[in-house]
Amino acid sequence: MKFLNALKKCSNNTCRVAYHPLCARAAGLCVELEDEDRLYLLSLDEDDADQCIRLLSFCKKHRQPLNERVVTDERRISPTCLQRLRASQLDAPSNILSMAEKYQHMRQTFRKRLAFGKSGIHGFGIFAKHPHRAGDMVIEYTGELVRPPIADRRERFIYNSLVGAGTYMFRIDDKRVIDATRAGSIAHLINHSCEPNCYSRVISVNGDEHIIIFAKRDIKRWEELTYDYRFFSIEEKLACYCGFSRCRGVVNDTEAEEQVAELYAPRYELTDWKEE
Ligand SMILES: C[S@@+](CC[C@H](N)C(=O)[O-])C[C@H]1O[C@@H](n2cnc3c(N)ncnc32)[C@H](O)[C@@H]1O
Repeated sequence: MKFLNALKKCSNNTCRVAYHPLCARAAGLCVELEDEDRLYLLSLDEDDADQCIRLLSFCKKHRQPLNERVVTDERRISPTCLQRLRASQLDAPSNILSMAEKYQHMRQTFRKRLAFGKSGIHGFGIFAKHPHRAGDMVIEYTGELVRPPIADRRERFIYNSLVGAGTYMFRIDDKRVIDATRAGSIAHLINHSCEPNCYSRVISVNGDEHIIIFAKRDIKRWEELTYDYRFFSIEEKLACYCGFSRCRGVVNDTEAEEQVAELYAPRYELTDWKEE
């Protein structure tokens, strides 16, 4: 109420125009929260702990066009506040509706949003430089598209000796594997977790298929990105170091493997079929 009763002065330092907020609002002069065009945020203190913000308003004469304001405001805003403002510019605009637009926005911003670094889980991992919201497209998994027999051969005979036990293969389905060992985006550095903050989906954009890593929940700044690899192998078990209380102990999709194992008979158990 105190704010409503006080006279408001134009935020231009050289201007002496003052107005009652309610009267000015009626005259179209003061800050209107609904109108982002006239809303400015200014941190009063450089200290991060001080979350106080001040609303600035301008008289009709000193209202600047929006594109000019961005420059002048950045000089006045504290680094902390500016960082937040810039982070929000990385959010997908709410008016983006189509999958194709979201995909384009994701491609244009992923370098600013993500970083790679030493992981607490394994080797290197990918970290969020900015917060992400549940459902956000995070990054595309790209690489060379190969058939499963080629991927298996490469893994078994070439890569295991070159890059250790790590695998940079993303199995789309029974017919297609993305090999990101020699080419591809930094998505291939995303580690596995049994309680992941991301998930992968194949989406279609203008007729082309893309493997996209989506945020499964809200992700905080500097959280490591993870998804469930659902690694499938009847013969091989890959120990998991995700560290979550509900860790399966292995990167393998144990449920799927058990189901297949019921149908699976080792070659030595097979007998020739003889017609009766
Ligand atoms: C696509 S790479 C991930 C990037 C890897 N950290 C690196 O530095 O190259 C996949 C490999 O990382 C390792 N890895 C990923 N998540 C893991 C986890 N939760 N536990 C153990 N090893 C993991 C496994 O060796 C796996 O084959």
